[in-house]
Amino acid sequence: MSSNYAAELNVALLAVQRATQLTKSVFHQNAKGTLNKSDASPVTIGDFGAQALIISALQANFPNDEIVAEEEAKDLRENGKMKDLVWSLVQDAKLSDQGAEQTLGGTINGANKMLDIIDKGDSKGGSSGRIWAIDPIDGTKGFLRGGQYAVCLALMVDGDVKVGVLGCPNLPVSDSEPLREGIGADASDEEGKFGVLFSAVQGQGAQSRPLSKGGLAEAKTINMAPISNVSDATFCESVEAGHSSQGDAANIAQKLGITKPSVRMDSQAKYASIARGAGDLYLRLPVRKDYVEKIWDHAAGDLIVREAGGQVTDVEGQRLNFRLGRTLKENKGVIAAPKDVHSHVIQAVKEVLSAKQ
Ligand SMILES: Nc1ncnc2c1ncn2[C@@H]1O[C@H](COP(=O)(O)O)[C@@H](OP(=O)(O)O)[C@H]1O
Ligand SMILES: [Mg+2]
Ligand SMILES: [Mg+2]
Ligand SMILES: [Mg+2]
Repeated sequence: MSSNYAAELNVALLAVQRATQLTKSVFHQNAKGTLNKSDASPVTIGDFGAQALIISALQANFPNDEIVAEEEAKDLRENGKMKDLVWSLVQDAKLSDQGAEQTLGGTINGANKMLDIIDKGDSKGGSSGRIWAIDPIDGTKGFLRGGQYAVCLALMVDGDVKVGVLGCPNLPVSDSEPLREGIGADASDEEGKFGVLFSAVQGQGAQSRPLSKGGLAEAKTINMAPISNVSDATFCESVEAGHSSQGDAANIAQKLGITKPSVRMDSQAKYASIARGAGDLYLRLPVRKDYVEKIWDHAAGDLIVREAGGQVTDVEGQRLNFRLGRTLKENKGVIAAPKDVHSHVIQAVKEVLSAKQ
């Protein structure tokens, strides 16, 4: 297999594009089939459908690769009505470009086969071989609110992220649009102005292209914005106060001399936004000591930001370690910033967090 990952990138882009179109169609339905998982977080028919579509595309192209995906089919096996809803979504989700559909490997052979496909995302992960990480909808709470969300896919080889793709249906197509809150699904109906696919391959830079309903649109290179003084930075953080400490972020910003208010958005759209220069910093500060971050919440964004000229670490300044299984058990929080100011930001993070103890 070639080492420039061209085939992997092409399949990943098309698979994410198709799955993102599926999630958009769910958003426009009244019933999103929301269930609460055992950790009290939501999952919808859009999450299940997107996961089924992405895994089936990966299996058609790379049958020997392992897959770590967020969702499992258990709830659908126990709920025939939801299973049927997801199955009809999956059957309807087709890109209008025949070549693209051919690349993605044809239709799934029935609803029960679809459940088995969803459950193929149960790899334990680890430090060897080819492993894909899938978050079929990252920011499910944002998705339900009509805010930002992202369909996320990354390929790790021997624990290193090689390919990352993010489908962000509610971000503006223009890389120079200023970062602001409250751009969401209402805006995304303005034809052609919203919906972006972001991607990166290790050593090859990062790109953005408009999300399409058919084949892939033309891509542009993206870069983080040059920043001479960190006090001029715009930083982004979670909408959900339970996911990231907004109080700690405000104290860190103050220490850095930042006066602009934070931009709150759900999902890995934060990584994508800073990678394209629409914002500068992404701060994710642990709320609970016992929470462990999941690899599918970070793998694609980590590569896209680093390939756009950024650095991504935890709050201690350690790189995110994707080799340890399904979680980032050796990391706490995430700090992403342009390379030349990252250590300065980490210094402020350490001062604020150590003052709390
Ligand atoms: N206590 C917690 N701390 C940090 N992240 C959490 C969390 N509880 C859930 N999450 C994760 O936060 C993700 C959303 O991130 P953000 O706040 O940046 O939008 C969720 O992804 P899903 O929506 O895919 O479940 C979930 O995995
Ligand atoms: Mg979830
Ligand atoms: Mg997620
Ligand atoms: Mg998710």
